[in-house]
Amino acid sequence: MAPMGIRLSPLGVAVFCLLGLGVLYHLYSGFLAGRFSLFGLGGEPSGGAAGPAASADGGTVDLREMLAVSVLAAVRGGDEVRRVRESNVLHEKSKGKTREGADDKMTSGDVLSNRKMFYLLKTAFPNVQINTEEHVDATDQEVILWDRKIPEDILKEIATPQEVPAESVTVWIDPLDATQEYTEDLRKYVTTMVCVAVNGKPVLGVIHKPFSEYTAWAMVDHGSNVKARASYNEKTPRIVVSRSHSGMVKQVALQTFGNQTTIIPAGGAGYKVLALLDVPDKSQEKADLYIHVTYIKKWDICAGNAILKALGGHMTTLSGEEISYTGSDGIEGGLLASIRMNHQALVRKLPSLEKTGHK
Ligand SMILES: Nc1ncnc2c1ncn2[C@@H]1O[C@H](COP(=O)(O)O)[C@@H](OP(=O)(O)O)[C@H]1O
Ligand SMILES: [Mg+2]
Repeated sequence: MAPMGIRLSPLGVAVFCLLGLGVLYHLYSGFLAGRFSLFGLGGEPSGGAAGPAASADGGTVDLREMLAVSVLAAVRGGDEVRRVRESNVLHEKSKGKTREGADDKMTSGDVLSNRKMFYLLKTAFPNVQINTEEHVDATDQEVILWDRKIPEDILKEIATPQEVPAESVTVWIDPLDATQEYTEDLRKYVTTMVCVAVNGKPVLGVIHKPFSEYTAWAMVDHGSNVKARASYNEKTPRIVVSRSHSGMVKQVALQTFGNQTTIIPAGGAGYKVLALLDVPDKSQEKADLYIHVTYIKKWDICAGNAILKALGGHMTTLSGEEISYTGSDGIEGGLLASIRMNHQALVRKLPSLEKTGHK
């Protein structure tokens, strides 16, 4: 008999205890899962900027190792891109419209490449901020381990580790650049890209072409596996421009450089940067300048910016401003990319975006 004359039924006590245990288990397992996702894989990935900013005690990361993992991620993502394209089952969807009203497309190639690339980088570098074009599904995590091998060509160019604070790093992933062209089966334009920025400055970039298995990489002040061509035509340049997000770019180019100028419409920001370089891939067209006038995102351009910078070239807005690879995803001021040319003189020649109706 319980005090106050209340009688406890043994069954009731058992049910009550079980309920209590259930509540405790639920709370505790949720807590553990939270700890795992925060410290094991660096936070709950969401669309766009996934993962937490590296904490103040995040230590340092070696940029040479980051380059090795970035190359591996671009290649592994590229394998997914190729596999999906060859299966002919793309599951093409629209994520919405661009500001200009074009479909912003996504396919299984984008999603599966993104998953590989994101988790490879996140598992190797849990304390760095990773921004990626596609949504990362936190319920579909994959722990992909890096074997810690740095490829010979990287070791040859970069002899020593390059440590920087983890909290100063922002990684930008484009798991499939030229998605529009991918859906049209225009394979040569497609690339996968990784970029690492330190304090907003692009310091290393990787552009991989999955269908020709060509990879370009470079680290500012340290080396590259790609170089500039011997000469460029500054007077009547061949200008590579967007074929699916062109805006007024042709008019701007012809007005600035004259009617003799050749315009090369092409897909993909990665492809267009490679058009300025000495790339052995036969499917790669060559150009002297890359101009873009509509809005564009940082994962589309950061890797190309880092590579051009490492080779002595420039990528800026049309008014010549450097682009900072932290914070917001987008660039409003258009793009001008050049190498072995007087970049500031080109900027002075170009009309402002206000005059082209893009601002
Ligand atoms: N106005 C715009 N708005 C949004 N994204 C744009 C854009 N212009 C270009 N881009 C993106 O920049 C990349 C290169 O564009 P383009 O091939 O037209 O030069 C493509 O990336 P994705 O294929 O990764 O989406 C494209 O979607
Ligand atoms: Mg892109």
